[in-house]
Amino acid sequence: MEFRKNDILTLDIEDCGVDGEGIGKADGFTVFVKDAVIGDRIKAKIIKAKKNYGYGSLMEVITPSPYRVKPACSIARQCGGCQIQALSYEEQLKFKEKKVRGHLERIGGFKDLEMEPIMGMEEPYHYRNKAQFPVGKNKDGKIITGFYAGRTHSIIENRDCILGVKQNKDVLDCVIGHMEKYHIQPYDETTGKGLVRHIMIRYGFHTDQIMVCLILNGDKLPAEKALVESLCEIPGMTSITINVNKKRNNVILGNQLRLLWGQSYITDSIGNVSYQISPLSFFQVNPIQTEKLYGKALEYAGLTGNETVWDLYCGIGTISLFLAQRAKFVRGVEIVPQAIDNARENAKINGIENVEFFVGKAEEVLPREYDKNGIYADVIVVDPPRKGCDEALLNTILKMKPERVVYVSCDSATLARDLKILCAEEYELKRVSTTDMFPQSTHVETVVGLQRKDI
Ligand SMILES: C[S@@+](CC[C@H](N)C(=O)[O-])C[C@H]1O[C@@H](n2cnc3c(N)ncnc32)[C@H](O)[C@@H]1O
Repeated sequence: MEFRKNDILTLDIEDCGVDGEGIGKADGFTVFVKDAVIGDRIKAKIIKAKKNYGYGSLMEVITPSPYRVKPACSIARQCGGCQIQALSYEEQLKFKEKKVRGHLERIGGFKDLEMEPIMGMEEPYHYRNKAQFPVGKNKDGKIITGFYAGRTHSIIENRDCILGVKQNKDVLDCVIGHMEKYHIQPYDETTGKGLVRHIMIRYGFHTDQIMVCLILNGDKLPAEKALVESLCEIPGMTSITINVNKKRNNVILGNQLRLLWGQSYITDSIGNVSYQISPLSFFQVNPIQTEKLYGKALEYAGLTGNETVWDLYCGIGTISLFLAQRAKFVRGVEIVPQAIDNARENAKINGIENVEFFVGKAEEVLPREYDKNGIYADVIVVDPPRKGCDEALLNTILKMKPERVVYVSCDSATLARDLKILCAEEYELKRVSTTDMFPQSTHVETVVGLQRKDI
């Protein structure tokens, strides 16, 4: 039977898609429904129809699934930040394991995989140490901040997200209050006019230090001194900066930074290593789970103290410094120069001397150092962004033939694609573990350990 837009169907939700949407079938026609939970019987309206499948919007939950829970956040359905808050946490973890397994099997071609049990959180809220809040206006012209609704740029007002720290609200109240007082306009992406684009906040879980970075479509904020004074009343305020981004694009941060008050970084720690983190640097957002994740990376690296290691996509040297405590020498590569400044400083403040950091693209630095300078590796660790590793990098790894490769991934689809190349002949997939770094969302972090085959 053929279905059309606006048709209303009753569906039993039998599966869950990679973005957390419920999947049901009617006469062989597959329907993906956002906010429907596996086990629900629902009524859905078709919003887009193709020949054999379509997308529906959830109209009514006729019979709720035993896995359905009341979301802890009252705006969970509108807000794009969380996708699966209506699913019990236990089922969220099962969904994530299944997602990784599915990608490794379908894309990577790995069958009958043994995966270690997923590492979840005891308290899966208030875990984020960083948030970036867009600023805009509602239809009454009031300045608002919060999060974008799923797949749109319309802001759902929320200053008190349950995934973030409670200090976020104090900072947002302060900045929005300042904008109202001095009639400062939020940036409007349709006209390119207005000043304040985003408010970025970082919090050190172990140090209670707070960083505020205002992203502006301009160089200066009116009455900067007054804002600094009121922000400094928030306990823990450590760093206040302005980031300039005048480009009409969706990228949040520009390259230009100006310190308004305090230090240009905050400090936090993971395990026994302290890290300085600047506004432009990547730092894992869930510090509790990061310790578990890095523990796995270290375990899979199998270090005895004699190994030479490359840590590619090293950010501020977080994994490099973890590894350096058990390796002979570690070299890190990262594209963001400020992150490498942090990495070098981090090595210094931790008294770690057996490390060296390179600024550049991993796919360019690694072949250059190997071909020209003959620097080899016993172990290579990669932790790329979602798009995964560049093919040139994978080919260099195959040429260098390290004993072990540890791949830390935030996107199991690109992980599976890259593993297919690495494991075509030379490497064997030995260990796989998953960590829930982002409870209530569909994201999951994976660490795999590869061992070179004797061929
Ligand atoms: C997922 S983060 C991992 C950072 C670090 N390993 C950590 O755990 O904090 C990926 C990092 O890769 C960097 N990056 C992106 N493309 C890169 C490239 N082609 N070469 C080197 N680094 C890159 C990003 O700036 C970011 O710091």
